[in-house]
Amino acid sequence: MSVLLRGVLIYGEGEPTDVLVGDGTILEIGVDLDPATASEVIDAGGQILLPGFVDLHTHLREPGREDTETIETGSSAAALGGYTAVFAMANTSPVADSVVITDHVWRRGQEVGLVDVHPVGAVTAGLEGKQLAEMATMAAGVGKVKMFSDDGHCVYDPLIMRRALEYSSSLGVLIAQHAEEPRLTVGAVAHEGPTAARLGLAGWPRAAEESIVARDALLARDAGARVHICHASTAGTVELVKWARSQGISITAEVTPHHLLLDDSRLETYDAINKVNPPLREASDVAALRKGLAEGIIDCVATDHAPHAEQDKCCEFAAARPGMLGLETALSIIVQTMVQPGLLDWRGVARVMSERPAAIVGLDDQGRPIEVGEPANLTLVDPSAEWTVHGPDLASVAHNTPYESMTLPARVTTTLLRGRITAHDGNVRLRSSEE
Ligand SMILES: NC(=O)N[C@@H](CC(=O)O)C(=O)O
Ligand SMILES: [Zn+2]
Repeated sequence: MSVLLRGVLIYGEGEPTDVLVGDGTILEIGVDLDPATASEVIDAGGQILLPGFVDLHTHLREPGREDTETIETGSSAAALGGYTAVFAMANTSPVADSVVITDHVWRRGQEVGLVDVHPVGAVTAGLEGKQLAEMATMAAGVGKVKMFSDDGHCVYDPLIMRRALEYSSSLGVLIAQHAEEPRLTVGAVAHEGPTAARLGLAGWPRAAEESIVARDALLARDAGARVHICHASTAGTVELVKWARSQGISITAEVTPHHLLLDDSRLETYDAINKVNPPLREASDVAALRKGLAEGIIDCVATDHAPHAEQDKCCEFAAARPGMLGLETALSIIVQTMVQPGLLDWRGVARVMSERPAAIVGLDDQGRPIEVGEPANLTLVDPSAEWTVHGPDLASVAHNTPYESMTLPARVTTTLLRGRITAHDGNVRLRSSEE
């Protein structure tokens, strides 16, 4: 099986070129390559070829909440969104705090075959924050866990966090922190500020995030370890990451598409579709996050794709679960918030969606340069497309998108995983349907 991509703009630069992929790799790059050599030809005139996207923060809900997402439906959403690797968070039921679960997630992802589903292992048993999970066993399993996180919860005990960081450096794995000081967010449902005060919603202060970011930077420094900050949401977090780096501390950070586009003015309607952790902040935070991402202080984009059942989102704001879908809309939101305002070019998109996340977690077959001999993990984007989001049209089981009925720019048209087309023109191609 070989595929010829015709007339693409590699990284959106230069002249239209043909790219031939086969045997999992990029075989040839040149003008007017012979279509007879390929088993499938894709006419992609004017489309932009990027390395396949890597998502460090996805919730796939299997095992336990298959009524909201499965590894298969989440993999479909990922492939349609241009992703070739995703990291599935550990807050499943049962929790992914043992090698039985992490190996299952990896194996099931490979069986589906649309995207590499890397299991994230829990830092603490049951996400309870009390006792370290068996990190070494999970790291040595078939699923080779590369990242550990209690995401959904903060590893708030500084002694446990310190030990986790110490173990992580000897195991060569990454700890990703959901930075939220729980004593400051008791009962909180929205960003603490004038909007929440006016609407009578209990506030989640910026300091709840920032105090943990600062603390963990210092713990990482002392442990000689790396720490990764999940879903940065405040201007202060950007400043703290910048400061920590200036001190030589190994700290990296991600930002979600929703924190780059939406602010707490969305809460006026009390629609719980906008409820998320950390909460949508103020316009000044949105501006600082965009700038931080453009300057490389924030390393990468991660979706925090968080499917929830309708009954958990269509209820009173305080009772609703936090989280929103993100995999299929991420690229379009990045184009709208970063490319169109001139904050990133397409090389920059490759950096924040693919190269940096792959490097942060140490994936050596993803985020690679688009060159002959490299693995063919690739994404084609139509920059002139426009599309209107409809929750039920998305591949996820749940439909909780905050972008319902919005018209977004640019669209992923084709995704290739090791040279095999996994998504094309809005349809996924399951491996099982080819055999
Ligand atoms: N982001 C969210 O609001 N929710 C996530 C958990 C998380 O990422 O913190 C979820 O699992 O639903
Ligand atoms: Zn989180």
